[in-house]
Amino acid sequence: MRASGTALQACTEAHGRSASLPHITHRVSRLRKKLSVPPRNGPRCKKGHISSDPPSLSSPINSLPDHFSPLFLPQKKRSPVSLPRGFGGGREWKEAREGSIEGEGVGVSGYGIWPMSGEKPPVEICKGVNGLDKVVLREVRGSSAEVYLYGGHVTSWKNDHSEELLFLSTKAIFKPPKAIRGGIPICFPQFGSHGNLEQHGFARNRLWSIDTDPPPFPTVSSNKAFIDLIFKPSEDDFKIWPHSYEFRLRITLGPGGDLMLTSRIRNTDGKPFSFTFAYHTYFSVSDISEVRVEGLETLDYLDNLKAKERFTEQGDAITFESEVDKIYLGTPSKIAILDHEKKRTFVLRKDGLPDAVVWNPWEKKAKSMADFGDDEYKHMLCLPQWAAGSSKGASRMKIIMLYDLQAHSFVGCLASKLKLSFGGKKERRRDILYDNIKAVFKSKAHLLIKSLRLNLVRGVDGIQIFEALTLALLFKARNNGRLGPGLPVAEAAVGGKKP
Ligand SMILES: O=P(O)(O)OC[C@H]1O[C@H](O)[C@H](O)[C@@H](O)[C@@H]1O
Repeated sequence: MRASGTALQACTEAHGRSASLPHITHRVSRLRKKLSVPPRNGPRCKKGHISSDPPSLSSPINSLPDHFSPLFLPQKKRSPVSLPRGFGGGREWKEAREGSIEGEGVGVSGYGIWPMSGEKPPVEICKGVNGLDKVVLREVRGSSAEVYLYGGHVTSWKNDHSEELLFLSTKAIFKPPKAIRGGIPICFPQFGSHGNLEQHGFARNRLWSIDTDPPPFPTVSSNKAFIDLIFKPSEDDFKIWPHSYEFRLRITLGPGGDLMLTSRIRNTDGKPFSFTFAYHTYFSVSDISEVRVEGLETLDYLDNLKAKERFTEQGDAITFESEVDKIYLGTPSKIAILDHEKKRTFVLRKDGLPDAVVWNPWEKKAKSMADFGDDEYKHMLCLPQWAAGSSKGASRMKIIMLYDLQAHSFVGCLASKLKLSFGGKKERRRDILYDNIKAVFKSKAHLLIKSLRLNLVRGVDGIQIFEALTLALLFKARNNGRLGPGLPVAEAAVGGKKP
């Protein structure tokens, strides 16, 4: 809840004035409304549905904003029918499913008990592109995900405004043996070229099945939309890679619209083997040059574009202006992708996946890829999380991805657009503006300008008007080492007049 607290605080302290309690309460409730967060106290807990299944990771997600919390899922009337393992969406779904399995077209549709009022079912099996089987997961608030059995591949993840959060190429080829370009390919038993197998292994271009009898999970997912998939190697696969195993993948859409993938690999003949694995996640971004990645700064990386030479990352956060293909080593369990343009932040939490790749092919390579549009590199960022594992028994790798429409990261971030006018020479104007804004931030001690862009927008009476786009991050206050509250970029600074 800390991140949300920071955002609320940032908002309540906006415009640099102290606020009275009723004033703050009013603004907090306005912000809560905007974020679709039910009001605090009383009815919230009573009306809400308390999940018995809080996501469990080595680092708990208790610092997530309120609106990710499963506490606020509206209560639905449930029918006491049990659901076979392997399907999520609530117990009542079994009856709906059994009542309506079809041979062709929509394989499973909500009928019978679910839906109650024309609602679509939380788990639906249907046909996708080229007649390939796909599973659609839906959450009551409107978020959804789509998973192809071909590759066990998540191809779509939408928030409750139906905005797509994953990148999928318009030229993606949905035809074996080509892997689908975009979404979340599963790379196994080899990631990249770290071995003798084909690039990224073969699991991404094999047909997976629905696992109707998965071994129990440590946590129960009965209240979420989820699907269990399984991949077992064929005899031909065994010839390429002579190891016996079962690869199980659970894909869960949480009540807050968060997407969670859990992979479990079980050695089935006891002979140990090693593998590499990745969730090769393609995120959809508005404009790659406006995107920053936080959490990887100062880490060591191997540069795939320089024969895997080892370097140390410099600077505050990762930004993009050319092709990048780096393997970051020993990454933290939490990485954030800030999409400044869309005012959207992805937060990625992972477990059992120590390393992360950052890949964007940029213009030249994009043109050389048959299943990738020439300009599509501008709208995607690939951030595979990967691990090298050995399987004497079982391995488990998990990611949770969250999105936040407010432009704040786990550190906290403020973005602002100002229009300011200045006389004088062009370069000097830029300098003055920058210095002035910087001074305002510096004086607040806990704010740091992360980027500043100036665009000439129009001239009035010979005075040039600049639009200043600023992005500031909160950072640890010097005096006590704690996160400081946010302050506005403010009608900021400089005494420039707003047009
Ligand atoms: O074209 P693919 O086999 O799907 O690989 C796409 C990309 O995946 C990874 O991120 C690698 O680091 C890149 O070197 C590679 O180009």
